[in-house]
Amino acid sequence: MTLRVAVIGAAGRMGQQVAEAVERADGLELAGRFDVGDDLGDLGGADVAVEFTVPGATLANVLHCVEQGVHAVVGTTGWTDESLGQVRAALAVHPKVGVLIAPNFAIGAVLTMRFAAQAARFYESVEVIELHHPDKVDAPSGTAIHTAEVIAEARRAADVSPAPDATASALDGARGARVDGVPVHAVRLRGLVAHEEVLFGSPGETLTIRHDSYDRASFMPGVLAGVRGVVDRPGLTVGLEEILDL
Ligand SMILES: NC(=O)C1=CN([C@@H]2O[C@H](COP(=O)(O)OP(=O)(O)OC[C@H]3O[C@@H](n4cnc5c(N)ncnc54)[C@H](OP(=O)(O)O)[C@@H]3O)[C@@H](O)[C@H]2O)C=CC1
Ligand SMILES: O=C(O)C1=N[C@H](C(=O)O)C[C@H](O)C1
Repeated sequence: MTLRVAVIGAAGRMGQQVAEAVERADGLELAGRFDVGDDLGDLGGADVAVEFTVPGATLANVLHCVEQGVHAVVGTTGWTDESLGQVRAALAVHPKVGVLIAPNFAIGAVLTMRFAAQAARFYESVEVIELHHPDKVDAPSGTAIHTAEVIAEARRAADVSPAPDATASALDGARGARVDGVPVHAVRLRGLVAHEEVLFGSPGETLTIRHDSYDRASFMPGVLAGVRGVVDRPGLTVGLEEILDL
């Protein structure tokens, strides 16, 4: 069966590549390209909508998809417990619809988060550095926030003490932002696409886990796996790892 796929945010950096990837993929057909100001309507009769827009627009777009009975694969950042709760409530009224929201569709980024969660309990210190192109509108990245959260959860579960830090005075921002107690630093640099380093330290050793997306092509296999997987997963799924069975 051919799946019809709409792209929301189709004029953007991710949306353009997703539309092309859908056109090239076996068993998928592009149902429509939608961008800012377009009426989403019935999403061109799509079975699945892929949504890569901006944090301020994504919730309304996803709720529209759910109300139309269209499954959604969402890469946009900015999700909170509250906005995820609104999606769950909408899905309760449309129980056959699936929504997949993933902070990162690159396999290496998903593995980085998994490996970081595994390593977290063994080290005293941990810091996360994310590095992106300077046109990115949010900081820190959704991936870095999720990475810090899974690390913090693993450290809590293992009763690890807060990381040592003797800093007595610092310029604003010098120690990064704290996400669930984990310092997260954001770099914006022309030439970069999307990169993340997770640094762990204990007496006498460090462990660095690094992932680099040099091209947005890195996200496409994950997005297509999400499109094919979401139709058989009613309800809300957060994270590509669920679809990849990791
Ligand atoms: N999960 C993942 O693997 C990845 C996630 N991302 C995330 O995806 C999002 C998009 O990234 P990127 O493609 O680089 O961003 P872009 O700014 O290049 O693209 C966003 C597009 O969405 C459009 N848009 C804005 N508002 C709406 C709306 N209400 N309805 C429809 N379209 C709208 C924008 O139009 P205009 O420019 O005119 O405002 C733009 O064309 C970001 O949140 C980013 O962090 C990015 C890469 C990978
Ligand atoms: O804006 C981007 O480019 C990216 N955004 C996502 C994020 O904020 O984590 C995913 C990836 O890092 C690329």
